[in-house]
Amino acid sequence: MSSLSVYHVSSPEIPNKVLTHFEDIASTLAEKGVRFDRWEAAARIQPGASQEEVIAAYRTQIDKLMTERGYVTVDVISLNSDHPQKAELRAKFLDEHRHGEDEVRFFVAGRGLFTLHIDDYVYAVLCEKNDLISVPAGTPHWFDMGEHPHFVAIRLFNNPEGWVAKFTGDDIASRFPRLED
Ligand SMILES: CSCCC(=O)/C(O)=C/O
Ligand SMILES: [Fe+2]
Ligand code: NI
Repeated sequence: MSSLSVYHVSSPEIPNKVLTHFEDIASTLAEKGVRFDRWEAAARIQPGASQEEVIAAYRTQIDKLMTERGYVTVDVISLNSDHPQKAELRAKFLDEHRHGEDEVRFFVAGRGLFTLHIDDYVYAVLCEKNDLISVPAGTPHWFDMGEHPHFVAIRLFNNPEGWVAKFTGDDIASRFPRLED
């Protein structure tokens, strides 16, 4: 079940609130400029499926997002716990970073934990299959796929280079909960 846990930066052990209803999650995040939507991910895709397979299965939804929002690049992260580089891939996203563009991710299988640092609050968004999240450009955040990754996410970018991140150097991510698996 998707969820949103909201913490004060000073209390990583105890969330101020935990929301599990889609409308509550979406409206709380919308107040901070974060889009949280639910799109049906009807094609059965297994974590580990190839980028080509995933893009072909979700061509309609990808085209809709690209046309509506002007995204120019798409790629896929598709991982299961057999992946030989899973520890390196997990580590890549675990530290707080920003992007110069919105972070748009459509989960078509499995789950992952996005954590956003907005002013004095931390928003941990557990995204699952069918969730579409768009984090505004410049928002400090990190992502945990867990020790045993199991997810497929379609990523859309509005620059031709794809994934470009600037790490903040803040160790805040190490104090907040990781994805339990
Ligand atoms: C869920 S997609 C992989 C993570 C990623 O692209 C990113 O930028 C995390 O912050
Ligand atoms: Fe990111
Ligand atoms: Ni699964």
